[in-house]
Amino acid sequence: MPKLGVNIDHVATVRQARKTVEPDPVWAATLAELGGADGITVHLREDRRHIQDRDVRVLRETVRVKLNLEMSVSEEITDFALDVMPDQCTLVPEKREEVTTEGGLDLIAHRDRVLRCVDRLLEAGIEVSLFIDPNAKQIEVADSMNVHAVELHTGQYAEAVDVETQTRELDLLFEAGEEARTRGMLLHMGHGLTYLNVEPIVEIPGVSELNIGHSIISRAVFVGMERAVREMKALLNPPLIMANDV
Ligand SMILES: CC(=O)[C@@H](O)[C@H](O)COP(=O)(O)O
Ligand SMILES: NCC(=O)COP(=O)(O)O
Repeated sequence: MPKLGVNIDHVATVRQARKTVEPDPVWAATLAELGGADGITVHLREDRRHIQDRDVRVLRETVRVKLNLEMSVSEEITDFALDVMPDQCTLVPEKREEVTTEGGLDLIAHRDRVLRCVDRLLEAGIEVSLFIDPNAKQIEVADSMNVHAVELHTGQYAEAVDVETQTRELDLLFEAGEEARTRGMLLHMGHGLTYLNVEPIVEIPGVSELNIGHSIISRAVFVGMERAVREMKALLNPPLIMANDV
């Protein structure tokens, strides 16, 4: 059974919409752990649109399960990671204007830059995972970098608009998963996974970690809505205290 890394970025997205202190992703991490999360994932973007440096530092002190920092191959963020020392760093591509991560890291085009970053993290004793598309050539380059894991980008599978495309994308994930496993790398997957599309992914042999964020945070908003409204109503209409109650 794969482990579940819960990505809490979008708790911070709501907080940053008002630049206030709530909701705090640190609380979200604690509750996710109580719910059985095997890991907490955060993506410290270069533009700091959601997760902030403070969040990662506090999470390093409070998270008891695996702390996975998703990060771009930037020197500034690598320095930060080496200072905070998460259990795992997952290197991802990043574009300022994108709404969310649009594809895997191209290890062929950016080999030297990625390798410099990987080497610094490995030397410090941090586990390294590379977020890549399900492609044998990318996996071969990842293997040559001695990383612990690859995280296969499931976005194309998740966004497929018809069954044919979805089946083709799933086949690619099965094939790439086999390639990574036979090379001895840990197999992680993530992006765009939901309550409706995750089950076929769990069937992929050897998949050891799934990172899921947006769908879990979206559901959490609704499963908590009724109680949140009831609690506010209770403040607006406090129960009457009868004379003989006191
Ligand atoms: C690497 C990956 O697939 C993502 O989870 C990524 O961290 C998404 O970034 P946002 O949280 O900004 O959408
Ligand atoms: N690496 C994938 C991840 O952390 C979560 O992605 P998503 O579920 O928010 O799309």
